[in-house]
Amino acid sequence: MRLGGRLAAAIEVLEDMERRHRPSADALKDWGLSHRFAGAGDRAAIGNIVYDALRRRRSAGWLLGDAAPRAWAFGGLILETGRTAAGINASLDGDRFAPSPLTEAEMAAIAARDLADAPEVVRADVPDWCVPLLETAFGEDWVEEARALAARPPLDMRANTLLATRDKVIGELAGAAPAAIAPDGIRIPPIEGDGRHPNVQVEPAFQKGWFEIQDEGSQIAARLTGAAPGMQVLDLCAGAGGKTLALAAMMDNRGQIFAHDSEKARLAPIFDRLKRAECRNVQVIANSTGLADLEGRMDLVLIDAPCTGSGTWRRRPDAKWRLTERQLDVRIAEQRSILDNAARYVKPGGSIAYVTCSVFPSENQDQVTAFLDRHPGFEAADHAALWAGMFPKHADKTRTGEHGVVLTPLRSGTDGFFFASMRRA
Ligand SMILES: C[S@@+](CC[C@H](N)C(=O)[O-])C[C@H]1O[C@@H](n2cnc3c(N)ncnc32)[C@H](O)[C@@H]1O
Repeated sequence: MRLGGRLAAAIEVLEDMERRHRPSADALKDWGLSHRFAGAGDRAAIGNIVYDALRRRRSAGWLLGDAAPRAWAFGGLILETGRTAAGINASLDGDRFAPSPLTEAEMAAIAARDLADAPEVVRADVPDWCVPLLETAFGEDWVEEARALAARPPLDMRANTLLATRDKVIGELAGAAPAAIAPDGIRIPPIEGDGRHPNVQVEPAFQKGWFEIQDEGSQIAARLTGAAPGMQVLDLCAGAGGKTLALAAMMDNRGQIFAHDSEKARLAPIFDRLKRAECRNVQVIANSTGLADLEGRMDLVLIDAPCTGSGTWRRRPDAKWRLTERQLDVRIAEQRSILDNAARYVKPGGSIAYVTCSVFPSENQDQVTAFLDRHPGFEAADHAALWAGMFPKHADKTRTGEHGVVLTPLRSGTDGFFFASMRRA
């Protein structure tokens, strides 16, 4: 397929998402199933156009003076691939599968507009209702922080130290290098132009369990828990087990991790993952009745909480536009209830590690403050000391406050994450 066909396909996918209010992954998958002639390269290129359009939806629409999928796709191409409007039209010329080219009015709008003059919310590429939340989180840096959340993400992996070293894994993966902060982190930088990331899951090293795909922010959050060999750990929201596996490696397979999730189906992938990574100190507890024996016994309870995922907008840009204030409220209520539930499993001297992949204070610091008010037997860790002790060379890479550590694409080059530790006296 040439650019025109790919662009037309991307617009079709974006229109389908809008019409049927569905996630990009579903719309892209359906497009692939009904267009089997398209090869892997075409699908990746179409995916790139769709994801760039969603990340930069607002600025792309502003550039063309139109808020419709076609404008997002053309605008995204201009903003993210360095193509010019004239260059795109030249590529579409004579391509019968291409969408109609940019009109004279659109060309004039693009030529006359400089994104630097756009309103802040346009440059930030976020919905209006998120602005006060981002302002509270980041103060005067909120636009820059939001812009970094609208950039293309890297591909991050974690070397599984139960089976390999980071250097050994890097030796197997073209384009990979050590991540900046996480000691076992490996990074392939964000794609450029029309490129695509390699499918690392087909690598023999992946099949042998030498590494997992995991954002560096998630790896850092796991590190900050301080999980160590011999501990009794409850991973209360274990899901597919990304953090469970990281904890098992930190514990060198010694001690015990109990992995639970209220949705049994979400735990399904964990069994194969544990096997491949040779994690031998994990018990999966699918039913909450199985947790009763753990009350008052845990050194560490990890809450990798259900959240809005606002820190992962680089990877899931459709979520940015689908998220509602009502969903945020639902998540906040769930987080509060999970925190209260977690307290019962912590032994004296043990702690709760509370993690979200959101940057909204109402899901993060505010939850910690409210939890500490409700549970006077717990006290917040000294997060500045925790960060400085664990990552002394990276003092400037986080927004660490009294009630937690905040990681962001702008500061730490990771997805947005929040981490807080609360110790039972
Ligand atoms: C952020 S995801 C977990 C991701 C996982 N820890 C990982 O690293 O791959 C949050 C999980 O919390 C689970 N969850 C939601 N409410 C819960 C509750 N009340 N108790 C336990 N788990 C819950 C969800 O089913 C979801 O799998």
